[in-house]
Amino acid sequence: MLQKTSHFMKQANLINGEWVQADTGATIDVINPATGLKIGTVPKSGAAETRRAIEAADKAFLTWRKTSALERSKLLRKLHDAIMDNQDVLAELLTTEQGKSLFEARGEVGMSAAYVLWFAEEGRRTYGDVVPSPWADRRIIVTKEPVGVIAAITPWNFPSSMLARKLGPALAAGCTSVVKPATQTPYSALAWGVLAEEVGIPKGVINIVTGSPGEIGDEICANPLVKKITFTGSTPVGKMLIQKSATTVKKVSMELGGNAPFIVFDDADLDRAVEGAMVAKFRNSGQTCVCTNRFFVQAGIHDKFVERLAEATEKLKVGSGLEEGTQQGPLIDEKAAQKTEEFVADAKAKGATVVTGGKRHALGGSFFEPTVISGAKPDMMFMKEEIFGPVAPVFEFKSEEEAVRLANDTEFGLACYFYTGDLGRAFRVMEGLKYGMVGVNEGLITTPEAPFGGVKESGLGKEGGHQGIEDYLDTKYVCLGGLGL
Ligand SMILES: NC(=O)C1=CN([C@@H]2O[C@H](COP(=O)(O)OP(=O)(O)OC[C@H]3O[C@@H](n4cnc5c(N)ncnc54)[C@H](OP(=O)(O)O)[C@@H]3O)[C@@H](O)[C@H]2O)C=CC1
Ligand SMILES: O=C(O)CCCC(=O)O
Repeated sequence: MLQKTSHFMKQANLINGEWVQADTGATIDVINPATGLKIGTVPKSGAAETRRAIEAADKAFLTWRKTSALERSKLLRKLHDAIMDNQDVLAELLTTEQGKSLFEARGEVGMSAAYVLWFAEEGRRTYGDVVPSPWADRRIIVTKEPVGVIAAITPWNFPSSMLARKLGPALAAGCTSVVKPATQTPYSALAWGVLAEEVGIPKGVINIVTGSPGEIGDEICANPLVKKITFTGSTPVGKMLIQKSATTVKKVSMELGGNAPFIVFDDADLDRAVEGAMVAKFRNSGQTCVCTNRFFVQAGIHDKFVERLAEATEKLKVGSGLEEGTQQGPLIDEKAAQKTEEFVADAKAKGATVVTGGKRHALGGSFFEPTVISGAKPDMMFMKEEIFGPVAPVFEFKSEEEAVRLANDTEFGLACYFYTGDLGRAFRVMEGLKYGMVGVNEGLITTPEAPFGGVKESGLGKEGGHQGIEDYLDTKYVCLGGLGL
């Protein structure tokens, strides 16, 4: 395993083009969640290393911002090709540190490359405006400029594609970067450093620092050289970063928690709804911010849906992500497995029925049985809290109005899904749901071409689509006078 991936498996920070250890020499172990065994270490860095990385990015910005959009686009295209040329090895590395199946890891690496390609193209279209002037002797010109140094803090559930959604637009726009990957999955991000070097992205444009999240985060928030923070992770940490970065008034993009509803109306195509439910719930063993947290199923189709969902769930193959054919890997760690147990225990204590699964998997460790629960009620934990595990709670509802009300009864507003065969209902419900993304008769909606992001406490800003590059640009208004105008 290490043999095959060692070229990409860097166990060091990348600062100003040098692979370096923490100043103290301290390291953190990285564990394979499927085996509990150590894969390697990464530096336990703090404020000083982060400051140097920020300064390197700031220096590199002076020249990187002057490269043409076309030059940057060509480099990003090369990066895309390098990612795809190494898709299998990068997927293996991702699975080893994260746990997801190789099938999903290959998909994530492919998605990372797709984001890079998308932004390679979008970077060439960051148009400004020439605005009709109210003055005969002056002209109004509006330009777009890179914001400067950006800091990207990424989570463990998508260690590669979350970085792609941030570095793709940042680099395309002409920004330079400091990356702080999740401590549990640092190697996919560090591999980006290797790939970037190989394709010729200049030193200092991408800097990567691993270590103490509090110290690194505090330096990022306090340092005035950092102009923007882009974060994917939990809502509490996102809120804290917003507060702390207010002292230096930074731009922020926040992709935070979700509590996705999945509504199935009586008039839905049942086969399609079950197929969509499986992907919307069990992708990455339920550890996706857009994973269904609550199924709401109308009374007339409820029992049939539960039966079919349970049948499909029982067929899922649980195992090490590295074994071909595995569909469900382990949860990221013991804490995640305990939290999942808590959701099930809470539901059982409040009268729900475990239709299938409901406990740790016989494989041990953090493996959890894919679970379906019926008789879910609003007083149960999963009504309000993100499960982030393979548990599908099913609520029964009677009317369209009740379904929309229950679906919206959360402070989150990331993704939601609903299934219906009625066009009028499709519009009514789509308009009634307070979410940033809606899947109508679709359970998998992520793609680089579309703006991914939430409303309410699920976040700020969009990643992907033509909107995804805007947050990395400042708008400048130029009023041009004199010159014989
Ligand atoms: N929206 C999403 O996609 C995600 C949602 N979550 C939700 O959050 C729950 C907890 O997951 P968890 O991994 O703890 O999420 P966190 O929000 O703690 O982690 C996300 C990233 O933030 C970093 N971080 C943590 N604390 C700080 C800080 N003080 N300053 C700067 N950066 C910080 C983490 O670093 P480090 O790894 O070093 O702690 C990691 O890189 C999950 O169960 C899930 O419900 C989690 C991940 C992604
Ligand atoms: O969980 C996340 O934070 C992002 C999900 C990305 C995807 O849908 O592929």
